[in-house]
Amino acid sequence: MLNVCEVTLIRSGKHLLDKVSLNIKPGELTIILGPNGAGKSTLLKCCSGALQPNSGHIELDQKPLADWSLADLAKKRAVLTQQIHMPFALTVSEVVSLGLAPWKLREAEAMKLISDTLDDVGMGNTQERHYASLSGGEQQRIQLARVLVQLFADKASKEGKYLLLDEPISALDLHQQQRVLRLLKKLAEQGLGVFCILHDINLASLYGDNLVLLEQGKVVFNGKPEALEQSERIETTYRADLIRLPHPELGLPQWQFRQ
Ligand SMILES: Nc1ncnc2c1ncn2[C@@H]1O[C@H](COP(=O)(O)OP(=O)(O)OP(=O)(O)O)[C@@H](O)[C@H]1O
Repeated sequence: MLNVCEVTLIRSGKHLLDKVSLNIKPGELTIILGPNGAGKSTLLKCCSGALQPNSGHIELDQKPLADWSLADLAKKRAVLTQQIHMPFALTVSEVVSLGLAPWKLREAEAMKLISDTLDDVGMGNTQERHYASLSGGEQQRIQLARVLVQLFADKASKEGKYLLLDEPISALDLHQQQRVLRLLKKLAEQGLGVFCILHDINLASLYGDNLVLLEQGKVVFNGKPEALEQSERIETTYRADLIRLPHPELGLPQWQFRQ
């Protein structure tokens, strides 16, 4: 389990995270929501080890994050941040293979894994394309493939590994959003712990096992989507004028804009 306990992070005198506690459990897709500037990316950076909290602690499988070596951490969890600069002219295959750096795979094995993972994200047969020539949504799926191979390279098991994703579907069309969210759900069912930041509350409600809502650095909701059925929490936190309706097939809460 990835255990975040009372984490506070202060920058320039401002509490970006204020006593945040949550658990990312293997086998669950946990979706982090919240308005712009709520602290979602900051929380992901703390969970990945990129930022050190001022107080509180984060443990990965009951061991403080700071005690993990970088090499072991890279085999245990993969992180997809929002902005990724690729300064070199790389092919798709070369970009995805960056995810294999922590592992020693034979070339044929690596090529098969890259090819299968590109299929998973709907980018099959693009290995030789120049990454820079791809559209924004295509590049986003290649970056997702890069972090997936980082975890898939361990053939033993996906169980007990963690994916930390910052808005992985922000540039994707409807078909690709559904494909990626179904994939993440399937991976969670196979034992992965997934921490995924999203802006779309309707998709979060449909696919998330757990939702964590941040507002000004604080957790204001942590629970199953069903628990939002009778709650005004989404409306008040986002300060948006919304209509709440149940999903016609699943009954899960969904929101629509009032004009
Ligand atoms: N080093 C820093 N010093 C001061 N403020 C910072 C610093 N880094 C981030 N912030 C502020 O912290 C807040 C949280 O930023 P963060 O990127 O975590 O938000 P977010 O919830 O991911 O937002 P978005 O939905 O817009 O991506 C923002 O108001 C940001 O401007």
